[in-house]
Amino acid sequence: MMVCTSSTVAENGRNLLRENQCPSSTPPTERPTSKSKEEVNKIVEVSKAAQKSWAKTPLWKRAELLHKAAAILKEHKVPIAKCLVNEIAKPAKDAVVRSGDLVSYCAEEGVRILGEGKFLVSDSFPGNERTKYCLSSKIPLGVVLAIPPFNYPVNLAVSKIAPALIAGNSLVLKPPTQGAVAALHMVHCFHLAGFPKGLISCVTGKGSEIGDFLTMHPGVNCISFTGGDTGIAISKKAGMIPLQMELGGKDACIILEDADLDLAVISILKGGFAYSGQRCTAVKVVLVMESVADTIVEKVNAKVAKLTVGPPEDDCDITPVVTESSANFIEGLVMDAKQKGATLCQEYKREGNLIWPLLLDKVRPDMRIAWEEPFGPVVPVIRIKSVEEGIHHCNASNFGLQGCVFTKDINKAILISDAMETGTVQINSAPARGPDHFPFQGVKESGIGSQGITNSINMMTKIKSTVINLPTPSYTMG
Ligand SMILES: NC(=O)C1=CN([C@@H]2O[C@H](COP(=O)(O)OP(=O)(O)OC[C@H]3O[C@@H](n4cnc5c(N)ncnc54)[C@H](OP(=O)(O)O)[C@@H]3O)[C@@H](O)[C@H]2O)C=CC1
Ligand SMILES: O=C(O)[C@H](O)COP(=O)(O)O
Repeated sequence: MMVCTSSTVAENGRNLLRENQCPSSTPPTERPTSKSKEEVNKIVEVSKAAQKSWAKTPLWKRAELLHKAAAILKEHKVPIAKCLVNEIAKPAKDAVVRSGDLVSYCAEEGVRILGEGKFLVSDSFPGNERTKYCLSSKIPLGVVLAIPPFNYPVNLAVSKIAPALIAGNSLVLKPPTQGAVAALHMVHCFHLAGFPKGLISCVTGKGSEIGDFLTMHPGVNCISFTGGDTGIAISKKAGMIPLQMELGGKDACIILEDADLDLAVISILKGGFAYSGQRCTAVKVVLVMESVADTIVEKVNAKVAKLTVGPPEDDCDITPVVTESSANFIEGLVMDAKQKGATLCQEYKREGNLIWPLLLDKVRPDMRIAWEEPFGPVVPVIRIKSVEEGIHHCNASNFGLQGCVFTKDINKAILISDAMETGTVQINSAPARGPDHFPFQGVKESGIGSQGITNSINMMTKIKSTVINLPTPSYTMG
């Protein structure tokens, strides 16, 4: 485990800039060592103390520091992107600039949201005269624990860090093991901006080793987590603190007969294969009306053939998936579908963790890939006879993150959107989280709470009221 407070991470950050070396990763163990526990305890203690003075820092000043951090982050986009290439095989074209913009937007939104409170008077409730004035405002929660996943170790970290800080909280980041170097570099940018010592800490180490100790730590006042099923287990163990959980998805793409088929094809390609399908919002099942299915499959195949496959350094479209076990899992889904009669539109090809893009046609509900999330460059197509069949498949999933529908009939689109049990439905576009100020949420096993900049700021605060009691009723006369 490596623990970074303001000063130690700055040192590591400098090393990263100078030598571009990875900190050595921890060998996997089942339980945290007593030294790890001690280090976490110390970090939480320091974080608690730092939060007390940060909460007294003027809001404009918090915003100013965030703007500064955003600018520094953008200045460091090249070395951070290099870390992403090396650690998680993310093509360099997927930039860090988005994260800088997120931090700046958060600073501005925070000033607006937190600069206002509420004033209530008692005589609006039956039986009361105007003898009570209630002043309520949003105050920080304390120490926020942020746990992002490997696929967006920077953007899904800043989407938690920036709202926590603007709201007056301190932050402990547990980055994904793969992606930790990029995350450390990003945290270093915050420290360069001049945030006070101890306010932002980074605890690296395997989730399986230190995760429970961190998430059940009595000093943690809020958890914002993005990842897989682990989030369900954390929700059960965490206790009575606010939780923001963004978990897996099986985003369905419903294509009607009257759809703009070329638009649908481009969206399947981008939605299904960008970053080799390793996005929570990837198109994970296509539900297409039988009458247009041949055209869709043919057009997608033509585009899949043009995708470049290889190392991220060459900016290829399809790059190796994150781990061997992930590649094995994807292969298991493909083989199950093949054995049960699905049509493999391309030859199945794999070299190590590199899996060639694959469209699986004529997938049926008895195949695992109809329901499970591959998190790889493999897209199943289910041919449907009615829109109701498509909606039924979408709603029968344990997940409910996003979905999309392609049709030129806006009335039908709205009815389908209303019927789909997902946090968001995109009409005539692939699922997507961004722009990052849009509300982003999952239902069922896809999560609890809602993200997006505004919602995250609100979630990382609590309401405090002060009631002024007057001896006699007083009505404001102007
Ligand atoms: N809904 C959404 O917004 C998104 C959802 N996802 C989902 O995330 C999954 C892929 O990401 P992946 O990183 O593999 O997900 P994981 O759930 O495996 O890991 C997510 C994070 O949790 C940490 N972790 C692991 N075990 C524990 C534990 N016991 N306690 C606390 N933290 C722990 C991991 O650390 P370590 O790396 O050390 O194991 C990592 O930082 C997919 O299911 C995907 O759909 C991804 C992006 C967005
Ligand atoms: O979690 C994810 O997979 C990403 O946040 C997706 O973001 P995007 O849909 O805006 O690319």
